[in-house]
Amino acid sequence: MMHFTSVQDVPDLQQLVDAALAYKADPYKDENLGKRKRIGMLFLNPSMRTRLSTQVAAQQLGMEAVVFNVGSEGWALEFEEEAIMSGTTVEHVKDAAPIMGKYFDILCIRTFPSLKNKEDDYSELYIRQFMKYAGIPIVSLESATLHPLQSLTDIITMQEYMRQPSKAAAFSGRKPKVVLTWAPHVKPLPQCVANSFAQWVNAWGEADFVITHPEDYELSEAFTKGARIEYNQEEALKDADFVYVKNWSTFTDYGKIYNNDPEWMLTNEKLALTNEARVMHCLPVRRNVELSDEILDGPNSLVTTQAGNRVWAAQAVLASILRAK
Ligand SMILES: NCCC[C@H](NC(=O)CCC(=O)O)C(=O)O
Ligand SMILES: NC(=O)OP(=O)(O)O
Repeated sequence: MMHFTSVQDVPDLQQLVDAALAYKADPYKDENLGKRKRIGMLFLNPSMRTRLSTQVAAQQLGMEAVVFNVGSEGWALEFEEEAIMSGTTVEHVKDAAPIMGKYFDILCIRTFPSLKNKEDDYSELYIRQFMKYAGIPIVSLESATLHPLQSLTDIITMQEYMRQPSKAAAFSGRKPKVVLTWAPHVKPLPQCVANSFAQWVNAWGEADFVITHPEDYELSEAFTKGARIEYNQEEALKDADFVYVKNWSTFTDYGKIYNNDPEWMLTNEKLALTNEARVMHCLPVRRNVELSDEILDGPNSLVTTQAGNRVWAAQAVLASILRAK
């Protein structure tokens, strides 16, 4: 694998999932693969899980990780071609990225969308410019429209759950029902986790996949095509095996909050409609707004296992890039 910015960069999804689970079983089996290699991790926005799990993954491959909070500590970067830089940006990505390409073997970037201009966000300008100018493999740590390390983890977590000896019979010969449900939030949030989850579940191809959200919260069909859209949350939840909870702001009329109905928050009463579904969320989560305490602290929550699996996803991705270099 050359870069990791979406599922389209992955030559074999199942192989990547299996590689991640093999690292979970034996974390140090490739401890010299990344010896004397270095990853740079650029953060234009905050992160806890992605930052720490990717650092741990790099260390387990023998790599050194250098973290740079470029958003708060670096020179303000310009991304537009032919910009006249008389405003607040100090350094062009076409000057900065090739230098990072000299310092590092792999460059990882977190960059959220503005949620102001759909065309700019959905063109993935920041990631594209780093790919164009750094000259080394680029890994998305969540970009304007996608969060592939999260989605890989999500597929790993569902497959791991289904493969448990006590569960295998229940899932044999049928596809799990996977429901992505919109949840309320106080702020307009990116669509990336939801876009990316939809893209990866569709690419996996092994789920009966339903997306439920209020009307006017449609995501881009570029990612959701293949899923069934159901506006009635309770109908969608029926017999679900996995429920993935996430808020996103509106896509069509971009970056707005149209609905904040607390009725959309998942509760034990709604969970009773499912097939004892496991509940997933990428975290961070606003308790009792997006997801209730009773779900997060209850036996059906997979969120800690899911966040723990971020390490193995990152390790499989970094190893695949190291092997291709
Ligand atoms: N990296 C995981 C999620 C990041 C982001 N959440 C947030 O910004 C939450 C902010 C808040 O709750 O105020 C999102 O939804 O895409
Ligand atoms: N889920 C996730 O990406 O978490 P962080 O934003 O803390 O990295």
